[in-house]
Amino acid sequence: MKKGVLLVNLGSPDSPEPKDVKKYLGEFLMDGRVIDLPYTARALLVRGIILKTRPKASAAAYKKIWWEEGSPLIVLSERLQSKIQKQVEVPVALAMRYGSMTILKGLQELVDQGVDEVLLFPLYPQFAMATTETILVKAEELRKMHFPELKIESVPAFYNKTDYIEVLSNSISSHLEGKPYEHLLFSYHGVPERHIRKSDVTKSHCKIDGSCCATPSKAHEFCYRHQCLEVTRLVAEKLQLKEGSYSTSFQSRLGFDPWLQPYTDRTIERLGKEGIKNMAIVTPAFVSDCLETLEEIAMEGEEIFHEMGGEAFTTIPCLNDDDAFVNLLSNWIQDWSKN
Ligand SMILES: C=CC1=C(C)c2cc3[nH]c(cc4nc(cc5[nH]c(cc1n2)c(C)c5CCC(=O)O)C(CCC(=O)O)=C4C)c(C)c3C=C
Ligand SMILES: [Fe+2]
Ligand SMILES: [Fe+2]
Repeated sequence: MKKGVLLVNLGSPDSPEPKDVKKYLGEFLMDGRVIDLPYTARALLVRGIILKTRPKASAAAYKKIWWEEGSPLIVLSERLQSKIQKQVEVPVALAMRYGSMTILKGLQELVDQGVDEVLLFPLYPQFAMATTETILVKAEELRKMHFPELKIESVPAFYNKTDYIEVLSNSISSHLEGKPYEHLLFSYHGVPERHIRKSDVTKSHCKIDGSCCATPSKAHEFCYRHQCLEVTRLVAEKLQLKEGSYSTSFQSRLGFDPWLQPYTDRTIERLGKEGIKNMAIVTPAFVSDCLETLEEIAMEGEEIFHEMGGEAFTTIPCLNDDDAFVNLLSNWIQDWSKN
């Protein structure tokens, strides 16, 4: 059998113009694993409300971070793919769950090279219904419809792998070298609390009460909150961070449902109000820098901090195409391809 790899990230609009942003958000938010309402209610909310107002505001935000080569998330994912391809023998393709670089095109690219066994690699350290699960489901749908003979295996969430924690910790410490900080905030993309309960295979463990995620359970294989808290705990242990000098928060909430807390914007506000002058922020739910890190954190987050009296605000870049991260993913791919 000939093996190949499909890296999959979230995706971006084709351009930062409102019409492209609207098309992209329409596809993204109509995914029942992102907005998990019954179809009619989802369509009413997305098409009747969100898409009437949000594309203009989102387009303005995208314009602030857009690069000459395109969307940072796509460009950085392409750089990652091309560096990995130089290190491994099997073909490596790249796709996005939403937008023009579809999973169908990615699978086709591999099949055209004679691949009949694919390693599907969602570029997310933590499992979430709105990220990993929707990629797995989409790929399986496409396999059944277009490539029934293709074998697809997937890479599970890698949030607690020792070598990943080491690469992430080293990246954090190297970006903070010579930058004294009083507080390091680990900010993860949020999800509605309901998503955590839906992904709980035990149907009883996740109470989102602060302690369930620290109590061993088989629910944790699919518990986004547990996996985020574990990344913070493991990095803090590795870097020997002092209790109280770091914390976890969740960003990018949308709508009026309760999302995972504490919220990042309110946490930054609180830290500023409490007299913290130097803070750093790292965003380990994202492998590639994107709208949510470059605009919401590095621009808006910094502004909130300064308004509250804060002085130095250091945003640590995502792992992007860092050599250590490229080596890590290449090693995992090599191990799989040799088996
Ligand atoms: C109901 C909405 C959303 C859920 C649930 C959600 C989960 C989720 N998203 C990411 C990663 C990214 N999200 C990005 C942008 C983005 N996310 C939502 C909504 C939900 N995300 C929206 C509406 C947007 C678009 C921007 C905006 O209008 O604010 C991005 C950036 C994409 C880019 O082009 O740069 C990423 C990456 C994760 C990891 C996650 C759950 C864990
Ligand atoms: Fe998102
Ligand atoms: Fe949990």
